[in-house]
Amino acid sequence: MGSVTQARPEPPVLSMVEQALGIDFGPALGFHPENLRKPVLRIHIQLSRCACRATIIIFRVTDSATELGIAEEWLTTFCEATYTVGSSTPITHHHHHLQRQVTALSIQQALNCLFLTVHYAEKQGSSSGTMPAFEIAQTIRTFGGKLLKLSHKSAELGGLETKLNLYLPPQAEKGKVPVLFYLSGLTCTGDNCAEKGNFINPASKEGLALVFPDTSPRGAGAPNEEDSWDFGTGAGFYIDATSDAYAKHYRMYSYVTKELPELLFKEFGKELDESKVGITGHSMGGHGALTLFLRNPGKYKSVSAFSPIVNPINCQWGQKAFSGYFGAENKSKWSEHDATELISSLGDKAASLPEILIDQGLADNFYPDQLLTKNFEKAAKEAGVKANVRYQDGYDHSYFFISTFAEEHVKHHAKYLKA
Ligand SMILES: N[C@@H](CCC(=O)N[C@@H](CS)C(=O)NCC(=O)O)C(=O)O
Repeated sequence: MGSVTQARPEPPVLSMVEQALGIDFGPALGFHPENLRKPVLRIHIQLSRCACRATIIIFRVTDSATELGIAEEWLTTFCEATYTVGSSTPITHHHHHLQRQVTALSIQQALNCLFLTVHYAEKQGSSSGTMPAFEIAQTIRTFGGKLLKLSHKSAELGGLETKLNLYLPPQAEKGKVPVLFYLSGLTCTGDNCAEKGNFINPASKEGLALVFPDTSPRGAGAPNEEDSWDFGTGAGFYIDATSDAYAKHYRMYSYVTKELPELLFKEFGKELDESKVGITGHSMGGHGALTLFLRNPGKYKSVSAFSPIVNPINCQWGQKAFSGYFGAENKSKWSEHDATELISSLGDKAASLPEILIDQGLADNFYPDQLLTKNFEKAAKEAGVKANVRYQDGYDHSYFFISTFAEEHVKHHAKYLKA
């Protein structure tokens, strides 16, 4: 891009930056040839999330070819995510689908670093003058796609900040892909399954995006929320609390079914297909997946669960949670969030549901008293719902179990979501 002056050495990475950004750095912008004498540069790019400024930092180091490789990888990710490769100035910056136009470039030298600051503003006529819905703390290249570590303030969770992970498979670079929500269990965050659930590899092959939300609001300051691991923080149970002390923040049901998908489909409208959504989860998250699916016929095109709490009104975990969030006496509300109760009251809708896939380890300590899998299996059979409940010999409640069968679950969802 642009003219290259003879006086300036031309390290390959620098030309890549120029090409990607559509800038000719040239001496005019303050790059002095003596600053760039080393043929290998390590490039480190940071985008600050404030509305009007992105900073690109170029480090000059005496480095090896390996480092150059890292730089190139980094740069590729960055360009794909944010810039139109090969465009000429003014640079159009695609960041979270907000189109912005570069208004100024400035450069400073400090020690052996060159700081290139790109100032940009909302493009005129841009669809959104508002801030992006999500902060992106990290974009991690994995299995050919990207894992985005997102956070945002949630209205449903009483204005608290909440974090989540979003995996975009490579196919999302070319068009919309189906989306699978994974709800995690007690004590978890959106990280557990993203890191060790073994969902990303098969989702990358099948072309499914994955959403890993948190399991509860954090920092609500509600009574007893930090006292035990099966209630409060990390134990939101995917309900909207009605008890006074929890009603403001403990609204994971509305957060997962409404607020979060609305924000995601708006912000990632080019990548995510709103009409093809599936849901799965583990333990408390398996309860979440089944109840959200059964309470919203047609919303989720596919469903599965790992060791789900299928009948919370009849186990200690569920009774403790529902007493706190709904009140001990509010039993009709309890039943509205119990998969076994819900499946029994489906009526005509039962026959048209997709098959429900459930895996349950037989060496799972929680299976006999808390999970009550057989209750759901029996109710599903009586209701005429197709449920494939598989009992896995020797498997426990952990992510070793989940990761073993993750690929089969992803394929189960892909069958419906890509039909
Ligand atoms: N902390 C509990 C166990 C809680 C537990 O097993 N949580 C499951 C979900 S119900 C989990 O996925 N834990 C996080 C992990 O294994 O990464 C205990 O000490 O017994």
